[in-house]
Parts: sequence; C-alpha cells; structure tokens
Amino acid sequence: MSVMATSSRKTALVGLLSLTSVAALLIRRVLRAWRARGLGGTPFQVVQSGSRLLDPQVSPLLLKVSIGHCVRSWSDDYLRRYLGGHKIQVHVSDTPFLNFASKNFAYEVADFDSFLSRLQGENGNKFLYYRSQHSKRNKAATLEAIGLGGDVDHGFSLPDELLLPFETHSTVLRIASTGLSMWLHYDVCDNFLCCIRGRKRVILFHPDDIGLLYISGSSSAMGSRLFAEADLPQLWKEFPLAKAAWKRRHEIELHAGDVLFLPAFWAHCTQALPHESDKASISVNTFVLRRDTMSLHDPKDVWANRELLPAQDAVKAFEEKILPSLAKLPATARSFYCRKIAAQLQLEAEAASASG
Ligand SMILES: O=C(O)CCC(=O)C(=O)O
Ligand SMILES: [Fe+2]
Repeated sequence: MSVMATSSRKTALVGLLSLTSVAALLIRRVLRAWRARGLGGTPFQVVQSGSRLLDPQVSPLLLKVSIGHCVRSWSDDYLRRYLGGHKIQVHVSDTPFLNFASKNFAYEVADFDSFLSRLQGENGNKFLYYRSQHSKRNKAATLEAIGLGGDVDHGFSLPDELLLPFETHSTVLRIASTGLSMWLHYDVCDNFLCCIRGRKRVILFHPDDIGLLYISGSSSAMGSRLFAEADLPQLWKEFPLAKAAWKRRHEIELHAGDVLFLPAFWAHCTQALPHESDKASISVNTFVLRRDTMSLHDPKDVWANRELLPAQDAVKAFEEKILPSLAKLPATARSFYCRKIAAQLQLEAEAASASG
C-alpha cells in the first residue's frame, strides 16, 4: 500500500471523526432546544402545531404559536382602559403560598384600578390574585364578559388550528402578584395556559400519581407548598407519599407569548414571577372540551373542575353506600375488605391506564 493511500485514508478518517462530532454537537443542541425550559423532573416537549393534542396519552406540551397582539399591547394603561371602574373579586393573602384546603386567604371586592396599583406597589407584603369570572354566577368566564374580547387588533386569540378539534368551555384572565403561588389542583378540561406578561413557573403531575397528592375535592392539602423549597423536607414528613410524585414531576417556566397545553386531570400548581420591573404576572387560559367525551361533562360546571357525570355517580355511591356498609364491619374484617376492594380498584386503574 502506498504512503499516499495511507495518508489519504487517515485524512478521510479524521474528516469522518470531526463530522461525527459536529453531528453529535448538533443533535445535543436540538435535544436541548426540544427539552427547553423543563426545569426539573421529566423533560418537556416543545411543538409547533397541535396535531397530537387529541392523543389520549398526550403529555403537557409547550406550543410555539402566536396568541395575538396582547403580548405587546396589554400594558397596565391598556387594561385600565377596559377594566377600569370594574369591581372585581380578589384573593388576598399574607403568604405567597395559597392553600384552598386551609383557606389561608380572604376574598375581597376591589376596584380594578386600585388592585393593579397595589399589585405594582409595595403593598404591605400582601399577595393578590385575580381570576376573572362571568357576571352571571352560573356562566363560565369569557374575555367578552369583562370587556376584553372585542379588540381584534390588540387582543388575545389562539390559532383556529388549535381550537378546531375542541369546544371552548371558558376563557379566563388571571393576574397575580410576584411570588404568589396557586394551590395544587386538577381541572377536568384540557387547557391552553398562555403567559402574557411576567413569567409563570408551572409544576405538573401525571394523572397516574393522583393517589400520592393528598387531593380532596379537586385541591391538594399541600396547597402550593411545593414552591417553598426550604420547606420541602418538612413537607415530605407531613405528606410522605408526595415525595415519589415530586421526583417524576414535569416543570416549566413560561415566558410572555408561551402557550402550555395542560391536559385534563394533570394536577398542577403555578408560581407567578416578575419580568424586569413589572410585578404583574398576567395570563389567559382557555379551557376546552373534547367532542367525543363532551356528553360526560357536567353542564353546570362553571370552573372546569366538576367531576365528569359518571364519576359524580361513582363518588356518591362510594360515600353513601360503600363506605357506610364497610363501617358496619368489625375492624379486622373492615381492613380486609377495604384492602380487597382497593386491590380490585388498583387492577381496574392499571388496565385503564394501559388502554388509554
Ligand atoms: O396560574 C394560575 O393563575 C392558575 C392557572 C390554572 O390553574 C389553570 O389555568 O388551570
Ligand atoms: Fe387549573
């Protein structure tokens, strides 16, 4: 073999090696972008379109789509122009960690202008949260109901492509003080949670982990203490099962313009964070219903958290029939039959998860 041939083979080999390392670098970059913003736990997927939203096993997704001009237009002055003078109901709390179970906050009626001023000012260490409602108690929220729906040029809108497979249930404006965290809960509708101003940290748990989260009704007894990082060792003492779920959590930080697709039954809690000097974290979320399961949805569900109708029947039968029957048994037999029924239910749950 000639010297020339050996050296050209060497050059080819070196070329191939450097090409491989460039390719590896590129793949690493693409993977990093793909998992972008997933802060802890399971990596997050970023997608450009809504083609997989109806997949029964869909995980939360960060959607790269446009939500209209609101991201640039909705200054405090703009919001005051539309909502100024409105009386709104506000959650007010001394702690940033809101807890629905222990009700560590009060509801106050405030006018919108003073709410915004308090939110941006020093505010005596109070944490404020506004969730828009419909003026009629039995109707679900819309932006039109608070006067924010009509401005096509400067408003909020989700691409038709995302909404078309669904029926819209409601659209909610949410404004929170820096640091305020919303308690862990689940909703029964799929949801597009859109960040308009500030930032929002969101922690989510797979529906299969519901039994580890100390949920009663649709809210967790842990409130939003998952955001109190220094307090986590104490939290695991009080709520030991939750530690395993925490390790598998999905977590993301939303920035202005980001849309999180948050599937129904994924328990979630959020933390409002500032952007530069702006202390308001503003988001809009649209709850949607899948057409194939719409008939199971309670027509009286205003907040997107009433159990599906067959689940309401099951819970009622459990509380009114099964539990009282079991209570008639002596302790050993009660423990035996509770475990037997729990094992049967566990098998049902596994089979349903596998077929979902
Ligand atoms: O961040 C918030 O204000 C809560 C959002 C939420 O729970 C939802 O959109 O379902
Ligand atoms: Fe929610």
